[in-house]
Amino acid sequence: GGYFPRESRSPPSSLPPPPRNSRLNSMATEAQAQWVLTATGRSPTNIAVIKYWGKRDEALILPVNDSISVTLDPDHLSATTTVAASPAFPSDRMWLNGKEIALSGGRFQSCLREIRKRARDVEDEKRGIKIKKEDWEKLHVHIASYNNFPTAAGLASSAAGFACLVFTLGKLMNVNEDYGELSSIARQGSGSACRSIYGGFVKWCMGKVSYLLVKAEKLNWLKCMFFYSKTIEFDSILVE
Ligand SMILES: Nc1ncnc2c1ncn2[C@@H]1O[C@H](COP(=O)(O)OP(=O)(O)OP(=O)(O)O)[C@@H](O)[C@H]1O
Ligand SMILES: C[C@@](O)(CCOP(=O)(O)OP(=O)(O)O)CC(=O)O
Repeated sequence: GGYFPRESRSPPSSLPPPPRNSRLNSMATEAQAQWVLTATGRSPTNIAVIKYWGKRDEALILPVNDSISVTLDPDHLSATTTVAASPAFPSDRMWLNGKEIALSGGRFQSCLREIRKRARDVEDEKRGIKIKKEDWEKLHVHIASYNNFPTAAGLASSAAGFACLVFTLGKLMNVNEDYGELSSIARQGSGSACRSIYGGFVKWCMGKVSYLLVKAEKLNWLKCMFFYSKTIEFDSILVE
């Protein structure tokens, strides 16, 4: 469906020169050190109709209440992120809307760490690229992301941005986790990001995993209102 994050792998447009003393000797010969592997993804933002207010765990970003959001059309509000890995990159770096930003914050570091942990072997026979699972710990990434709407202006760019970052890094590193797991990682970037991994109407449960309740295109607004009231009833029955 059009609401889900999209991805593609593409060849690099230009190759940076290899470093003189690559620390990745075990992994790459001089010829191999020329390569850049990239993946691109796009994720929509989401707006809460029942909001998430407050955290019971600040580091893991676990909320004090359930929330429900509607996923917006990615043509109107989305983040598009390209991630690239190369033995030529000496450190992880990121550019947001064309301007370099620091990746040193705990939220970015959590997402990078959790995705790297789950990385798997990647092989591109045609280009002679072979990355072993354990190589991903040493291999650095460059990330470039653009939002097609104002950043940090109350429209949940962090939701689209972290969902897109986690999803796209996962594609690059051949991560084979389900959406629930990716959502839990995106949540550590920004709480509301866990809902942007899905499409349609999404309920983020207080627990660790959020999940898709129902896809928007299957509903009309009248039915949606009915659906919300049923959801709330159902939850309060569960709470009792
Ligand atoms: N495309 C992106 N990729 C990665 N991170 C992003 C992206 N866009 C925004 N961010 C991160 O989210 C931060 C902005 O989040 P912030 O919560 O301040 O604003 P918002 O999410 O746009 O608005 P609000 O939370 O009020 O709805 C940025 O400083 C950056 O760290
Ligand atoms: C108020 C909200 O609209 C957004 C605030 O959540 P964020 O996800 O931006 O906050 P952090 O988890 O601290 O990154 C509530 C919602 O449910 O979207």
